Amino acid sequence: MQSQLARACVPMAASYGRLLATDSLLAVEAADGDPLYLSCSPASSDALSRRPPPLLLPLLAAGGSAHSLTVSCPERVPAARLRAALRRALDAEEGRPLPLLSLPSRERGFLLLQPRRSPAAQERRLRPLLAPHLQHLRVCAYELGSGSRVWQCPWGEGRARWLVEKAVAAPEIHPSVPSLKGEAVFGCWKEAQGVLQECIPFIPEARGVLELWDKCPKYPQKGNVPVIVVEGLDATGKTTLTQSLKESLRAVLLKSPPACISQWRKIFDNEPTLIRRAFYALGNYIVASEIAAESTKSPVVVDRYWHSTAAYAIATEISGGLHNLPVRNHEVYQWPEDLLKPDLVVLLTLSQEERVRRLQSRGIEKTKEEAELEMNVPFREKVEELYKRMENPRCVAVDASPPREAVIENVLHLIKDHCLI
Ligand SMILES: Nc1ncnc2c1ncn2[C@@H]1O[C@H](COP(=O)(O)OP(=O)(O)OP(=O)(O)O)[C@@H](O)[C@H]1O
Ligand SMILES: Nc1ccn([C@@H]2O[C@H](COP(=O)(O)O)[C@@H](O)[C@H]2O)c(=O)n1
Repeated sequence: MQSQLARACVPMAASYGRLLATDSLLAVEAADGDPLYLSCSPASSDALSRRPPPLLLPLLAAGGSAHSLTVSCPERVPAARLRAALRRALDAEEGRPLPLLSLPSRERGFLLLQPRRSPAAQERRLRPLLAPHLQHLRVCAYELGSGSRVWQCPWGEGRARWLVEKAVAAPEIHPSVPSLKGEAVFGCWKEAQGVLQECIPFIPEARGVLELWDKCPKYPQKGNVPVIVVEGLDATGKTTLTQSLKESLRAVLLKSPPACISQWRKIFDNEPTLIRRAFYALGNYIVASEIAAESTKSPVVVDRYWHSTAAYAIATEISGGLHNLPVRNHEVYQWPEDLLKPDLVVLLTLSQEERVRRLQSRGIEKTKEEAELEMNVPFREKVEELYKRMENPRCVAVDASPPREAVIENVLHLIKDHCLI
């Protein structure tokens, strides 16, 4: 008889065709590379494992323990916050909590590997930690059976167990791609507003952002003067360029996120992706209303806007290298239809060596994301590539390595060409 989980797999046929036969698939972010895929299927106790699971088998064979925890809370904001709280609690434990996505349920959580504690000792340690949340968690222990088979044993399900193996094949698309839209990249203001409304009971500052947003016109149009956005990684020269453009064009200089919500930025930066990205997304819509108001009077220059919000969100959510990114022309690269469009988006590009030189000479303390950009090469490559994949409007790349005056001159030429001035 076909199991319930196998039936639930059917809608995923398009993306996970070859894996339909398995009952669940765990995508584990084991390192900075591609996810590791483990399949869990019902099997009789004499079943042979043909594909022993990497990571789990060596750990269990050496006397360590492994547990997976996935959050099954139906409400997305409490679910995201519970995952973040678990991550903090598990980070404080010995061992490594590896981010985990379970398919087809799409529940997220962690695989906790503990090399120095036996399964029983680890369970004694985890029980009190997890007890308050058990109604929203699915916790599984991994046990080593005879013949080097690894079994997934869900807590609270008696003797039920699932044979864990290395998956036959990786899904054709990265497992996080289907949830980007609506969880990390928002296609309209209503989506971002919806997330922040759900945050009010937990994050009082969300109300402040929403009250400011309530006062903004909802579909503002730009005036007849040029609106120029400047994008680029940290220290590529955005501040330098936008200040000069302000003077040369006698423009108003705006910034996303806008000053009126910047006081809450730190709070939202410490929240999980769903909430953090909704904050920046709604910030763009607030900036749009500022652009509309200012562009009736003078040109407007904007330091970061939607391209930054989308590029960083996608790069953070999609692990591994460039090949894991959504394909070109994917819907996550499309400018939201209800967001005021600029006339020109300039992307400042710079070699990594020169960017580091500029970061060092500036001497400001690095943010967590700046440090990530420096250390994590695939992350940086993804952000750079994502800027280039954004569409409608696309970014126009400008080499930021020449001296300041030359960069400004080049951008002024571009503005003349694009904005008919
Ligand atoms: N064309 C240039 N040549 C040499 N140095 C430059 C040039 N443009 C900017 N710089 C210097 O590089 C450093 C970073 O520039 P800037 O602060 O403008 O970058 P940024 O993109 O706004 O950074 P962030 O996003 O982190 O705020 C500064 O010290 C600035 O003076
Ligand atoms: N429109 C924006 C602007 C910023 N972000 C996020 O903030 C980080 C960089 O901000 P800076 O003040 O250092 O320029 C950037 O890495 C994004 O995570 C955003 O999402 N959208």
